[in-house]
Amino acid sequence: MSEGTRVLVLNAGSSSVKYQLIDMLDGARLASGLVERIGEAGGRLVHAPRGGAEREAVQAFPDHGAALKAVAEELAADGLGLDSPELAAIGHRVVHGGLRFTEPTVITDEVLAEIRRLIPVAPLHNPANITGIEVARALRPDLPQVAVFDTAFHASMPEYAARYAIDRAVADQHRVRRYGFHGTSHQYVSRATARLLGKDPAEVNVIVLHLGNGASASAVSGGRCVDTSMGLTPLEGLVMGTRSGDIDAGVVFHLHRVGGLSIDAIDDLLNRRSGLLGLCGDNDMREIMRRADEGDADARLAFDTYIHRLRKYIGGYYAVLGRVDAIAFTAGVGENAAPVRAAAVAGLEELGIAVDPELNSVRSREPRIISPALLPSGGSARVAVAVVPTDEELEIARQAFALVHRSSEN
Ligand SMILES: Nc1ncnc2c1ncn2[C@@H]1O[C@H](COP(=O)(O)OP(=O)(O)O)[C@@H](O)[C@H]1O
Ligand SMILES: CC(=O)OP(=O)(O)O
Ligand SMILES: [Mg+2]
Repeated sequence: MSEGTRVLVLNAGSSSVKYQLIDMLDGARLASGLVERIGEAGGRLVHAPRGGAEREAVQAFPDHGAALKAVAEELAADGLGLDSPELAAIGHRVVHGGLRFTEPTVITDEVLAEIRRLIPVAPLHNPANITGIEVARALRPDLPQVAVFDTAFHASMPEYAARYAIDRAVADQHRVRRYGFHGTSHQYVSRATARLLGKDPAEVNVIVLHLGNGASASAVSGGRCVDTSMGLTPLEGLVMGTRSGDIDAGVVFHLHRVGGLSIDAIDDLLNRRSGLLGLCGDNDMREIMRRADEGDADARLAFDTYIHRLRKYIGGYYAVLGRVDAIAFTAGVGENAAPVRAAAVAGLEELGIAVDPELNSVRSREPRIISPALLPSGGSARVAVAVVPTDEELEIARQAFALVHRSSEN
């Protein structure tokens, strides 16, 4: 058992790797960074050591293996290499944990094989997570590698929220049910929101809107997830950067039988060429808002479709929870796009929901409330609307560190 107090967290996405090295004694970020556009011609690595100047390398990273080797070299250059005895564990974000993994788990060959078996239900994510694990294990075979699953937090959903209304025997045979994703973020943000309100997570009902490249909503009651918008795969629910979100399954039959598209072509269409990208040719919300402001009709439609879906989930989860104490916006779009937040709750004063335009326009990395104390009508704003930056890496580090310590005590 290592005496180390540091955890390296790897969050490997489909074309990027985010990482942080955290000292668990005081939560200090010793280094953090990002490799993006892996597999493309113009890749980029940004590495930020604590207290030092940010370093950038613009070069091609042919695959995740090459990206992770470059990350290891950057860390070593700061004297924070993977060979450090101070490392206690490497924590990995793993997107799909299926039915089996509902807790942080030390990765063995057998665990890795199960994560591999789940690739068909997380085709954009689990392969990248697996590469991250393999590279890290090769570099430090002696160190505990811990998987923290996106699906875990949602395992508490009641059966009626997790079920699809299809033949039960078929569903059970193929483990077809709603798993939900971004759980580490929903868990972290729902707790941080309770703290922001000065309350115990056990007392509050929160709607969390995680709006990044992938996007999902969750209804959290007393610290437990009771519903979430993603399903068997990270395709269901909100309109995303390149994913359609909710769609009539009949569309798949129609495109296959009448449109002549293969199942693989439809998979590619709905996962990689739909969502905002499919509607207007851009998947970056900054670009879409800029184009819409200039009067571009396609960008406006993409924005409006995105907002309409978001509003349906806010209304739906209001009904699911019965009483809502807070709505928390998080991830790239949720933390940064004030117009998205304003449009998502516009006209909901009857439900006790509003944002204050001035508070909404403040730019900050701190969790903050953006609803007014009083509604324009004079009634009370019963629901706090908040911006709560997510920190999946810190949450993964905490869970990984807690697990290796528990294991060492037994
Ligand atoms: N200032 C901003 N305004 C609007 N959207 C932004 C801004 N900054 C980032 N985003 C959006 O955030 C998205 C990425 O969010 P992020 O949570 O980092 O995603 P992921 O973790 O899925 O890669 C980008 O696609 C971009 O559209
Ligand atoms: C599960 C998921 O959609 O993750 P991301 O937002 O990182 O693509
Ligand atoms: Mg993310």
